[in-house]
Amino acid sequence: MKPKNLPREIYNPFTNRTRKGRFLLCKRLKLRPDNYLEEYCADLEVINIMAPIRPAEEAERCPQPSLSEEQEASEYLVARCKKIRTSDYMLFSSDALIHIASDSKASEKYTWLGERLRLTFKMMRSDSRLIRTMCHSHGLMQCSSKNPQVNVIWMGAPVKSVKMRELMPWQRLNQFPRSTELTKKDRLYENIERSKSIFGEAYDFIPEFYVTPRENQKMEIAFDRVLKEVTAAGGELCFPGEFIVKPTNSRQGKGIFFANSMADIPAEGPLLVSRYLKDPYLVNNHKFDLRIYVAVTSFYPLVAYVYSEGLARLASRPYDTSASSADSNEYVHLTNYSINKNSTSFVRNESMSSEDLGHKWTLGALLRYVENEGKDAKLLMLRIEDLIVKSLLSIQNSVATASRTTLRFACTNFELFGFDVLVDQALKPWLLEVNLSPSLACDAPLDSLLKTRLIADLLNLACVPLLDKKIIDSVTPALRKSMNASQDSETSDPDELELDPKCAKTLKRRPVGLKRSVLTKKIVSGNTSLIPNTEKKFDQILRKVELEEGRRGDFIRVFPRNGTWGMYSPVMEDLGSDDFDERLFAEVITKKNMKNSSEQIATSSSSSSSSHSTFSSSAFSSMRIEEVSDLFHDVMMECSKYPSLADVPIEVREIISPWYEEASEYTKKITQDGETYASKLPTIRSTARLRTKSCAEFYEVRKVQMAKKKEAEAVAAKENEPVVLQAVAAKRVV
Ligand SMILES: Nc1ncnc2c1ncn2[C@@H]1O[C@H](COP(=O)(O)OP(=O)(O)OP(=O)(O)O)[C@@H](O)[C@H]1O
Repeated sequence: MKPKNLPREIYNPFTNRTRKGRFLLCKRLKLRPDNYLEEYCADLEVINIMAPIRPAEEAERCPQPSLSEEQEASEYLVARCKKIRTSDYMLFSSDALIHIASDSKASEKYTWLGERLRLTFKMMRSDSRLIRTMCHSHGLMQCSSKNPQVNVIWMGAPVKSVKMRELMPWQRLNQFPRSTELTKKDRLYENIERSKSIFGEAYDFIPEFYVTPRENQKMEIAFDRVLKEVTAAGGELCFPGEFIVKPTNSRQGKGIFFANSMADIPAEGPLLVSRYLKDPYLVNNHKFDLRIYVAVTSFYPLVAYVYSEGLARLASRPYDTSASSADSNEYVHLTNYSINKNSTSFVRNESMSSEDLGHKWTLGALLRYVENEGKDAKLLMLRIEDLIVKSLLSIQNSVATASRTTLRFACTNFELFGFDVLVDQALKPWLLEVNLSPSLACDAPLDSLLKTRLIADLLNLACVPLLDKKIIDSVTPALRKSMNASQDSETSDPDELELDPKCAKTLKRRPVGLKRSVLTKKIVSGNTSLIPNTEKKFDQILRKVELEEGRRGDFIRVFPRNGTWGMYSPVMEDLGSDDFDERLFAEVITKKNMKNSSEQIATSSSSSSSSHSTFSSSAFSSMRIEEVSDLFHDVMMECSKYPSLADVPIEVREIISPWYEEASEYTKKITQDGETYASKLPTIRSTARLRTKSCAEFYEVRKVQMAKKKEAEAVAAKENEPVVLQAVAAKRVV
């Protein structure tokens, strides 16, 4: 029998160090955080954003618990109060998934904090097992989709802007308003085309395209032109077609076909008809496309990250543009996993020891293959980063405008995009499409490994505040009032802000250790507006960007970074006098550079050969920045002219060299020799599957419905069997 009062190991979730805590200590810990939360509330500006980030002098004022038998707990809390800024936000780790299936003791170090603070999540129009498993593994409770008071909202489809208006500062939603401008095929192409018409060839990374039926006339002319061009060159029209046709809002390769003339185009639309890129770069004679994961934590100013791990999806049959391959067209010319998995030649990558087995490879494996062929894979990745940044810039204005009216608070939104990129023979990347909620299915061991890390890093970037539900409940009514008031704002007097009776009651029975005066002063009197103004929002974004730097995991920040303002500002739209992008660059990059160089000077002041900074080279100063920018975009677009870094003019090479170095991250292996990895997602222990009552009921109903549906399908299949066989037999006879 298990002896009573058996010591239990408690882990500090932020250091991963085992804490030799006991039940007693655990209890203490449960009380102590209220001290911490008191501090939290003392910084009630927090309510305007997220968690507090304390200036140094304020940290000094943190309560210093006296040294006692719970010294460890105290030290831990003091450390948190003083300097561990990241600890004000939930830390997600893919390691948490290792224990969630069985060992409750081992998983506690990941779940206790989420459970203690009663953090919650909900999923709408998405049933991603990975998201659910990740959240449960960190002690988050799942709520029904109707519950408005959750910490993390995961949406699988576009969210209405009214819903976004209700977001609270501590909530996190995986979507920005109007991001469909990027994820709807026709809108994406039109936005990039618009940017191209303004800024020229810098935006030349999508194939020629037309949207039916509104551009039928233009398309007809294009079909004629292509035919003339091909016959004039003495060739034949490409097989399977000079154009590829896709429904504008379909996925997984559904409804795709090829066309050579207007007669091939059906009247009903809308369809995106784009030029078929018939010279793809081949891997072992197979066509492939790349799935690149991109996280955006702010659109204005733009803050974008590219994940260093991605996927390469190979077609299951060798590439062939002769008509003889007609019967297996889709397995030759389309690279979607959802299509090729049905091919008899498709080979699954079931092994963890190899990243380049079968028809799904890691991005790193693909790049290493390219390098082995003597090509510059890292420069290819810089070009991919460039097309990602430009795609995001092409919709920046739309998203920024929508955000101004839709989002009350800064930092509540983040988004993960799946960029599909095709690489041609000249190693030029072409953007095919951008996925709104890229598949998080874990069909192969590689998927599980890559995607669990991806989601953990993504949620870390989102910075989910560690705010106790008691606090949230206390402040929500006042905040809601303030939000409503702000609609007819300027005229209203914030001092008239009354505390909701429910809120007042909560404050009377205030959470342990929570000073009422603090709340009263800051919220009840309402002496400052609870809705941040634009300037305040900018400050909050700035602080979050700094914070993200320590939480980005395997994400590489591609915008802003050293040199981006100079290179991209000439191809960016003017979004008004705020100049957020420029200001963010100045704060995050220029200041850091100045600090670094002054440190360098200080350390190497005695040395005569001073190291030259990126910005002080003679080559750079001999050209105007606009000229360097033009040259940079030329380098990014003209792949045959600049096939490797050595071919890039020195002025541009100086700027992109640090990016190039960072691009080594993409070519790394994601597995380690001798390590074993889980081949699929764990089944969450039922005790760890925390759900609210209504959510549990919903899942019960769904379970019954699914069982019934399966049963009905089985019955129908049985009944139809003879009919199908008959039909097959009849077909054979014919
Ligand atoms: N212009 C093109 N030239 C060459 N091949 C193309 C082109 N457009 C698409 N393809 C091929 O067709 C496949 C499907 O295209 P696309 O990704 O746009 O469709 P989808 O149905 O949205 O796929 P998913 O949503 O699964 O990524 C691509 O993976 C690529 O192999």
